[in-house]
Amino acid sequence: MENTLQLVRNIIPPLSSTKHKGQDGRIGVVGGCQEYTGAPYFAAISALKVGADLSHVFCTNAAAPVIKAYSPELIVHPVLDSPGAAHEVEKWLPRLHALVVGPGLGRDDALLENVKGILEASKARDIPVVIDADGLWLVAQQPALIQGYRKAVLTPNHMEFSRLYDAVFRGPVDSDDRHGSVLRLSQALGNVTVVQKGEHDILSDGQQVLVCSQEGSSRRCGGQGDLLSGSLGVLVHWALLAGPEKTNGSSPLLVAAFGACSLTRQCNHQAFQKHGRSTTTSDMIAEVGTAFSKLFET
Ligand SMILES: NC(=O)C1=CN([C@@H]2O[C@H](COP(=O)(O)OP(=O)(O)OC[C@H]3O[C@@H](n4cnc5c(N)ncnc54)[C@H](OP(=O)(O)O)[C@@H]3O)[C@@H](O)[C@H]2O)[C@@H](O)CC1
Ligand SMILES: Nc1ncnc2c1ncn2[C@@H]1O[C@H](COP(=O)(O)OP(=O)(O)OP(=O)(O)O)[C@@H](O)[C@H]1O
Ligand SMILES: [Mg+2]
Repeated sequence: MENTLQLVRNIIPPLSSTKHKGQDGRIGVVGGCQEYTGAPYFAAISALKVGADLSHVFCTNAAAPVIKAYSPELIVHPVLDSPGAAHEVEKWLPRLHALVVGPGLGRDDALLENVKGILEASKARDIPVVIDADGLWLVAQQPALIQGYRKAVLTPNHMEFSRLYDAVFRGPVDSDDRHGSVLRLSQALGNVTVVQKGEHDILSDGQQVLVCSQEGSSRRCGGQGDLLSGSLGVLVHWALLAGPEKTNGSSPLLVAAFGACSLTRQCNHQAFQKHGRSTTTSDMIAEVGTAFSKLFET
């Protein structure tokens, strides 16, 4: 654990008075619909709190005023349910360093079709993508969408992992072999990075398997996975900038994922110390700054 945390420390860009706004990360979150506005907010604000300079949300028309009202710090585009959605997002892609696809997206077929176009445009531009929540629902329907795209990281929870595994292998997960299952899924998808969240997080790029057991808590409020995927959007960008020299030969994306898992669990731990059973994801987001310093700046 400690060795991998050191690799995470190596990819963090120094704060410097010579940098301009945007250099430490411009992240886009694709998600947010009528039902779910919290999830894209949690992901986008977490990206900012970890250290990105700008955080965009691409959501449906109905979700946009709600998300804007949560925070003046987010840039919100009400485009996801418009006929030219993929084109609208594509216009922004040259200015974005990473996309987080799925938090609060929902499962409406027309929206998912638009997101398919966004994923294809992102791959064509070589933009790293973190795929979570309903983005994983889409990938389970069409694994070819990310097959072999090495700048993709998938962050399934227990259910999402089973669904993906079943879609790829046409059979259930062997629950006695979590390491092997994560490794095999990554390999079968052409070495995309897979992060299976749970009591311990299991991470693989199809070559290495890492386990993150950073102490969290027993509190399982909704939204913790959104904090993880938003944080990972920034860390993925930083890791790719730093390159494998800084990660001692390990995959930069795997190191980034380990960083996001450790950070999320540490936020959960700290928030639980203060709030106990009433801990919510907003309490965890309030801990991002101190958790980050404790893990990565000591
Ligand atoms: N505030 C907001 O706006 C938030 C919005 N969110 C958004 O909601 C959307 C749907 O996401 P999701 O995670 O609810 O969908 P999915 O994974 O299909 O789970 C459905 C069912 O699976 C089960 N289950 C889950 N974990 C399990 C486990 N470890 N072990 C065993 N079973 C487990 C459990 O079933 P049950 O216990 O009811 O049988 C659960 O009810 C998505 O857009 C997401 O971003 C969230 O981000 C939260 C904050
Ligand atoms: N049993 C557990 N013990 C400790 N930590 C856990 C446990 N289950 C999940 N976590 C941690 O909680 C975080 C979110 O994982 P979870 O499985 O709840 O994601 P999720 O279902 O996608 O969340 P969300 O509600 O945001 O959709 C991860 O950092 C994971 O390490
Ligand atoms: Mg989730």
